Amino acid sequence: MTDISSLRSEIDKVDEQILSLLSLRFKLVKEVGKLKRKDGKPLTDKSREEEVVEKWVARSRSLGIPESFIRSILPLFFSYSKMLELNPDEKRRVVIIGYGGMSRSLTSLLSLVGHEVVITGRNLSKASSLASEFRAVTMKMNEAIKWGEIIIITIPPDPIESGFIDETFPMMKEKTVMDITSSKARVFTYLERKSIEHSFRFVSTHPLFGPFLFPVGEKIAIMRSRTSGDIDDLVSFWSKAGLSPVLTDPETHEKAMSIVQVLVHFYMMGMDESIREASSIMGINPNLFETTNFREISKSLERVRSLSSVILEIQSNNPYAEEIREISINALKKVHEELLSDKKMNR
Ligand SMILES: O=C(O)C(=O)C[C@]1(C(=O)O)C=C[C@@H](O)C=C1
Repeated sequence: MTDISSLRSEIDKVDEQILSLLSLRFKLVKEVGKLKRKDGKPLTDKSREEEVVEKWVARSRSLGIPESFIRSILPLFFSYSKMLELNPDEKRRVVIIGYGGMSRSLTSLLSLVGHEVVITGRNLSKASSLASEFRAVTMKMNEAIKWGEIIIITIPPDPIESGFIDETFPMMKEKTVMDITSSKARVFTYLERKSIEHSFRFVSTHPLFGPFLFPVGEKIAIMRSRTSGDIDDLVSFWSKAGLSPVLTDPETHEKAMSIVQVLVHFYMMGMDESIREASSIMGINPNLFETTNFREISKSLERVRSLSSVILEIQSNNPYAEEIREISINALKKVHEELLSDKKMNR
C-alpha cells in the first residue's frame, strides 16, 4: 500500500508542473497585453473569456472535474491576467498615509502596476511591514509628503476630522490629495476647506470594494472639489491601475451609499441577529443543515461581521441612514403582511 508521504511527494511534483504552466500562461498573457496596448484595445475581452470557460468546462467534464470548481477558479485567472497586462505610461510617486486593509489593497494594485509607492503613518514599523509585502517602501510622514506627487489618505473619517493629520497639510502645498472614506458628509467639507487654506488639490474618492488584494476591475467613485480643477489625469490614473472610475458628487454618492451600504448592511445585521436568536429558540445548529444559499449568505454575514467597525461607522455617518433604515423596516413589514394575507387566501 502506498503511504501518505509518497503520495504527497507525487502531489508536490504535480503542483510544480501546475505552477510552471501557470507561469507560462502569465508570460503569454503579458504578450497579449502588449499587443492590446499597441492597438488601443480594452483589457477585458468578454467573448474570449466565455470561449476559454467553455473550453475548460468541456475538457474538465471529460476528466471528471466538477464544473463548479472550474467556474470558480477561472475568474481569478482572468482578473490576475488583466492585472499583468496593465502598464501605466507614466510612473507616479504615490504616498499612502495609513496601513490598514484599504491601504494594503491599494498598495497591492499601485505597486504592481509600476508606480512608486511609499507607505507612511505615525507607526513606521507597521508601515514598513506592509511595504515589505509589495514593491513599496516606508518614509517618515514629512519626508514622504515632500517626496510624493499624489497623496492618498486611508485613515478613517473620525481621526481625519479630529485633526490627526492636520500638521501635515501645510506640507501638501500643490500636491494632489485624495481621501478614500466611505462617508463624504463631513470629511469632504473638512478636506475641501483644508485644501483651500493650504493650497493643495483635493479630489475625493471612494474605492467601491473591500480590503482585498489586487482589486482589478472593481469600481472607484471619484468626486471633484472646489480645488480639484480638471480631473482627467486622475480618472486615467485609476483606470490604468485597472479600476473603473464612477464620476459623481458627494451628495449623489451619499444617497447611493445609503442604498448600497447602509440598507444592505442593516438587513444583514438584522439577519445575523435573527439567525442567532432563532437558532437559540429552536435549539438548532443551522450550519449542520446548510443549503447552498445559506452557505453563500453565511459567508457574506461573516464578511459583514469582520468589517463591523467600518460598517457601524457608515451607519452613523451617512446622512440618509435613519431614513433608509425606516424605509427598510417598513418594506419588511409590508412583505410580512403580504405573506400573511397570501396565507389566508390559500386556506
Ligand atoms: O486573450 C486575451 O485577450 C487575454 O487578455 C487573456 C485573457 C485570459 O486570461 O485568458 C484575460 C483577459 C481577457 O478578458 C481574456 C482572456
